[in-house]
Amino acid sequence: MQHFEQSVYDLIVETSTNLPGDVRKVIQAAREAEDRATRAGLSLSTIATNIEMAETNVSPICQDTGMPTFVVHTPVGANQIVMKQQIRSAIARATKDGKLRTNSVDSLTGANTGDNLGPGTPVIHFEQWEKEDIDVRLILKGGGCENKNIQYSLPMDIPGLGKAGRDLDGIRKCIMHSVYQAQGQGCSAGFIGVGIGGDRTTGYELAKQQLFRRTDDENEIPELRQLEEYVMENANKLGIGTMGFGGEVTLLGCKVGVMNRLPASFFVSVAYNCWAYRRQGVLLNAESGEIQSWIYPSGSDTPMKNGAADEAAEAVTERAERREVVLNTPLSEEDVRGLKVGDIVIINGEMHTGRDAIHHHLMDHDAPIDLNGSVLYHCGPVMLKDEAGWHVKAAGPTTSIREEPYQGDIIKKFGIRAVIGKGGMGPKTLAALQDHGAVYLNAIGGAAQYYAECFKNVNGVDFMEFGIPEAMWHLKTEGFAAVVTMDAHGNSLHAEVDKDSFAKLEQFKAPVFK
Ligand SMILES: O=C(O)C[C@H](O)C(=O)O
Ligand code: SF4
Repeated sequence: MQHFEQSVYDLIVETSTNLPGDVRKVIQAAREAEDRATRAGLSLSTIATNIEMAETNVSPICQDTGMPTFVVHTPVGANQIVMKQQIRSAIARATKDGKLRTNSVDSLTGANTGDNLGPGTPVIHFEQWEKEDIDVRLILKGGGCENKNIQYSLPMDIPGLGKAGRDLDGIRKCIMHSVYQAQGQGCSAGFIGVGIGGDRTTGYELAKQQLFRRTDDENEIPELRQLEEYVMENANKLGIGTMGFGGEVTLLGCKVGVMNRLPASFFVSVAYNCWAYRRQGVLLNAESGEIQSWIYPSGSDTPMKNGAADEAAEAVTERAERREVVLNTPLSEEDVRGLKVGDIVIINGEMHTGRDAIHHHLMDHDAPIDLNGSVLYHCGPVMLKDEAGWHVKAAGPTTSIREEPYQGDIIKKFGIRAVIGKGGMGPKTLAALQDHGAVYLNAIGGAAQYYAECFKNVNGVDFMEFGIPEAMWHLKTEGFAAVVTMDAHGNSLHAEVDKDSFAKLEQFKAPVFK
């Protein structure tokens, strides 16, 4: 087992940086289905570019490298204690090398362990099997999409869909609703794993296990295959689209599994995975620990770009279809009041990151720097330090809605003029944008390599005591593009898409499976 640790390290790097071929194919198909000139189409192009960049840079596809979850099958007699130790060291090494973000945080104190090791992290499930090899699979599922997981307890009344009973049709309603409730916040277009039955814990486990299936496999249970096909056909009619911008493609995959339940319980558990669907696996020689084969198709065999002609065509449509406004920080009130939903804004100058810990802190403390006219980026980057200083390795947006309780007050208190994030914010923030004169810009969730390139220098950092993802990084920025989705005139694209998709959801009320 001399090579076991190295093999696990290679698996981690591959999973974090190279989206598998079966996932890429589905994203390619979504690009074909979506009109390229729309916001959703352009977002899918950015996503495709980002996937390629991550592979080339051998850097994380998304800055949130998620909860590392391993499922390991071993022959009888293999030493699982040693394997666990070696998986843990491989995780720590991949973190040190910037392939994983420091993502393990003490739930009570907020302290980041710095190496992705801690109570409950990483997650490792062992199973014995009768085969001779070791099968190690890994999924890196980020926090934003994890927050959109949902569990239903049947029978119940489902908003928009009415009564859902303990039958296939009730399950259908749960699944349709689960896609609706995620909106763009889990970085749609997404994949769902569904677990029918079990208890609350095993139901979610079953749902997550479905995400280890290949995107192109077929369910062996005929009713479930039918259900999967129904969902794939109809969830896309909700019109939520990539990033919740509205569009043809909302769901990229649906896999349903079933297990027994207790007579009193009937859970339908849904694990929502963003487009950055990072899972891979290796088959190892049980003697040496060397990799014999990879389990899912390699991303490198499925390039995302269609070539130069395609890019040129895209550039032309982009220019024709959208209003582009270049702004230099600090922004004035006039700058932002002139913007409206749909505009593309290109930011140059300094911007500052700030997410959960900072919003909480700023409510009753001063800011370490003058934030008047500033651009605040909801982002927890992957950073690496060398002799020359800090470098941004991956830096896409995080889900903004978590800051809803604070954002409006913070905008007013510090004179912030633009907030960048993803998934949109609620009525309180919208009112503050209007009162104060500020905008909300939606960046493409998960496009962490694409945005990292816009940061030309790390000018400084505050609140390092909150850990790397939660610190406030001051970044020299060039050409950061994002869409205005909430403006200073009371308009919110997110509220609109939510309303429209709810109306569409209501059309799925009538029974389908008898
Ligand atoms: O933690 C992050 O950087 C992003 C998170 O996965 C999210 O989707 O909000
Ligand atoms: S930012 Fe988006 S793509 Fe990245 S882990 Fe979160 S949900 Fe997934």
